[in-house]
Amino acid sequence: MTIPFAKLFPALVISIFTLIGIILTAWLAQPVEEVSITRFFAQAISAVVLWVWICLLSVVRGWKKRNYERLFMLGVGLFYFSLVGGFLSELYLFDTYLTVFCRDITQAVGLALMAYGSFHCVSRNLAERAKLERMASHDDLTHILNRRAFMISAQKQFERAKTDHSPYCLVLMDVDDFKRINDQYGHKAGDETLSAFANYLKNSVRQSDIVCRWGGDEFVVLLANANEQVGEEFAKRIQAMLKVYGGDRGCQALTISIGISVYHHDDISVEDALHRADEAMFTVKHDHKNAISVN
Ligand SMILES: Nc1nc2c(ncn2[C@@H]2O[C@H](COP(=O)(O)OP(=O)(O)OP(=O)(O)O)[C@@H](O)[C@H]2O)c(=O)[nH]1
Repeated sequence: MTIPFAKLFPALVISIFTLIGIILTAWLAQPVEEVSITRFFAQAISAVVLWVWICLLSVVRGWKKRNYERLFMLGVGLFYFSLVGGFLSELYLFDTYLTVFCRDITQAVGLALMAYGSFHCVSRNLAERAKLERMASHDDLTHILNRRAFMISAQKQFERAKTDHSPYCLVLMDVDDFKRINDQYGHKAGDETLSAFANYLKNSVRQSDIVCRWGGDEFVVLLANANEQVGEEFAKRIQAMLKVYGGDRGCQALTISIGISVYHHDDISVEDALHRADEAMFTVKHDHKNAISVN
């Protein structure tokens, strides 16, 4: 990850001027007043440069949308202002009330704004990151796992099955003549059918199973700890549900072809099991569709 120079610049300015202040303080080793003046100038100059830089960024980049960053920077600015106020009060230039306002109140408000701004920046970044991760692993339309994420989870399950000698089933499903649904009822109705089907699949499996939209009108489910019988029962349930769903919407002939492969100890990776499920489905599609085949 590269951090743009613009983001580092304010921190750089603060560090450089603070460092200059510290060096001058140590080098001069003058009475308190002169030491304070040196530090005051170092801090004041850095605060001014920092503020000019923030204003420039606000104008040039239109920071209007990034309010939390602005609040954080405002907090930094106030904090610096409080330091300057502190030095001025050390020089007895301020009376008590002015000191309280310029040093203590601005420091408290500055720290509060920094805490509030940084908290929101971090939570917003975390939320955005979670959203991006979800978008990368889930299908836009149906909100179930996409092919890439499925392969990662399924491969883990495959390796677990290899060590535990526990069976699993891969159920590959393809809605029959889905093009007709789109042509007859419109693409929107087609989308709704796919979403409803995915939703039903999600609600018909256990937590340990993995449901994925393989692409288009094709779906795959990995049933963990399931033998051939469990796989077939699941497939029959899905077929029955789709028939009812189609009937309810007046498209009687909504059917599905299903290919099942059961875990085999000769499989080297999950792709082997998928390949067998695909072969099984190919047989069904080229036979009479609306059936289940196990490979
Ligand atoms: N509405 C909608 N349609 C889609 C989507 N993705 C793919 N399709 C359509 O789904 C259809 C899939 O076609 P195929 O699976 O090749 O063929 P089919 O009509 O289902 O016929 P068979 O598979 O041979 O039974 C195509 O017409 C695609 O346009 C989608 O996200 N929404």
